[in-house]
Amino acid sequence: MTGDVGSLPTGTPELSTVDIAGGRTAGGTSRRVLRLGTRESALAVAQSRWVARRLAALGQPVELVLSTTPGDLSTLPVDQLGGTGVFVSALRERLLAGEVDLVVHSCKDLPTAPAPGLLLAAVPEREDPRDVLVRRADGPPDTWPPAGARVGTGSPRRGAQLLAHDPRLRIVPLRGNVDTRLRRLVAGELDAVVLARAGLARLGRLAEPGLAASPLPPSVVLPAAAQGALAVECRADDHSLAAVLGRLDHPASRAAVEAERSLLAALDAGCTAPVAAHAEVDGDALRLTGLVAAGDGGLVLRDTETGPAVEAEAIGRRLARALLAAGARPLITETRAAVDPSAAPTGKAGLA
Ligand SMILES: NCc1[nH]cc(CCC(=O)O)c1CC(=O)O
Repeated sequence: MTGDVGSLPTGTPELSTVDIAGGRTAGGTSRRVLRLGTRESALAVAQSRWVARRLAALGQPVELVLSTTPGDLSTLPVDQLGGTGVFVSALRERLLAGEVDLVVHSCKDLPTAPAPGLLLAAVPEREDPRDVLVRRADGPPDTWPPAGARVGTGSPRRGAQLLAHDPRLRIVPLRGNVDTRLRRLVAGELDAVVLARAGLARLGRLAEPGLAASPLPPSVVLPAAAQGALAVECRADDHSLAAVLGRLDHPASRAAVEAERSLLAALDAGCTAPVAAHAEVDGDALRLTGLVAAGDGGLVLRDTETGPAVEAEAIGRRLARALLAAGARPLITETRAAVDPSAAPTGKAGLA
């Protein structure tokens, strides 16, 4: 069998397997072929293949097992889909049931609550965590969008920070996969969309003809906690696999992600709250910046804590205390109530 996951037939059954590099079982290695469970979205498959290739390079054969999750079947706003983790829970169930051996998540989509029976076996080296502002290449790409520009994003974090930086922008609610979002830009319905740079990079769409992507500096739009990082999970009792997967772990990326997620957990903020976190690790030192905003960008609380990277989680908790002391709590809860999923995409600070 050849192993091009990109050439999958459409309408695949709920579970199907595809060999990828190293997936040879006869006459090859005696190791078991690992089954890597993945959602069917282009981004999920690209991320999973990236991990699979790295394992194959270590001599560990892997096959991808495609799984449909509820989050992929719906275009409802994400906060109506059953809360944080809708994208990960179906895969985790397959993992716990032994149907697959490992799963790869976008780390920023992982709920902060611990997953009983599962182990975060690796956080591979993180991609650039910044957001990018994507526009059609026929416009002026390196200038800030003009007053009234329609900027598509379904993320309160992005919407609030963009409005805080420039209240003249019109934030238009936008959901769907990367392809859907870019199509609405190309169709002229929007003047710009905000996406994670890492997602575009993994899809090979950063330098797409007709589109221009400019990174948003963290001073303008601070990224989501764990953005740009992957999380490789296995069952907690699968010790031999944990040891193999551990070879993909990148300690500095893991420390950064731990600090950012610890902040999120201590703030008790779900994925729809306008909360951002960005850690930088320099040798043994970690510097964590966190931000909580009002949905309309009218108020932004931002603070930074530093400390030894080995104390990543404590740094996150300390920063949460500082932000809560500065008044973060009402911003987190009020915005949760104020996000109106039925709001028509007609601008007027759609996320406020
Ligand atoms: N919320 C969806 C999501 N989850 C992970 C990524 C890709 C980037 C990443 O792994 O951080 C994206 C798309 C986006 O935010 O543009």
